[in-house]
Amino acid sequence: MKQKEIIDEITMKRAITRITYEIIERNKEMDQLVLVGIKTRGVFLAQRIQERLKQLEGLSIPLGEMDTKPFRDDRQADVDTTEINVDITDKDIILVDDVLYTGRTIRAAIDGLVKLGRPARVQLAVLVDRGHRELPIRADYIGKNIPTAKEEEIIVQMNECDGSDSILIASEL
Ligand SMILES: O=P(O)(O)OC[C@H]1O[C@H](OP(=O)(O)OP(=O)(O)O)[C@H](O)[C@@H]1O
Ligand SMILES: O=c1cc[nH]c(=O)[nH]1
Repeated sequence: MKQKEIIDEITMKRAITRITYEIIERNKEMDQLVLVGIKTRGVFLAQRIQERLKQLEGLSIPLGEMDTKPFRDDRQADVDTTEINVDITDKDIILVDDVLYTGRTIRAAIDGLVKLGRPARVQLAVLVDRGHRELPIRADYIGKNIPTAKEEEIIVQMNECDGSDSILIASEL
C-alpha cells in the first residue's frame, strides 16, 4: 500500500476553523445547537469545533458521542457506547465525522439519533468528502473535497489517537 500526505497539520487546522465559522454564520440560534461526534475521529473533530466555538463566540455547546456500530446495515455490535447526555428533542444537531464516503455511517447515525429523540434539524459536518455515495446523503459543512478512486482509501490521522494531524491517501499502485 502506497501512502501520500495530501493535507498537512496547518491546512487541517484551517479547514476546521472554516467549518466553525460556517456553523456560526448558518445557525442564528446557537443556544439550540448540540454537536454529536461519530466515533472514533468524529468525536475529536467535534471537540475541536466545540473549542473553536468557545474561543470565537464564547459559547459552550454540548457535545455527545455517537457509536454507529449497533445501527449499521453491514456489521452490527451488541454493545452501544453512545453517550449523549442532553435531550436532543427540538435541538439543532450537528453530526461530525472525519470522512464521508458511501454515506452508510451517517444513515446509521441518524437512525441512532432518532431513537433518542426528535431533533428540530440535523446537519452534517465532515473533514473530507471523498465522493462515491451509495445513499442520498450530503454534508452541510465540508473541510476538503477530495476526489478519489474507489480503490483508494483516505486515512485521517488525529493527534488525540494517532499522535499527529494529517490526511493521507492510500492506494495499491
Ligand atoms: O460513508 P461511509 O462509507 O460509511 O464511510 C465513512 C466512515 O468510515 C470511517 O469509519 P470506520 O468504519 O473506518 O470506523 P473508525 O472511524 O472507527 O475507524 C470514517 O470514520 C467514517 O465514519
Ligand atoms: O477512504 C475511506 C472510506 C471510509 N472511511 C475512511 O476513513 N476512509
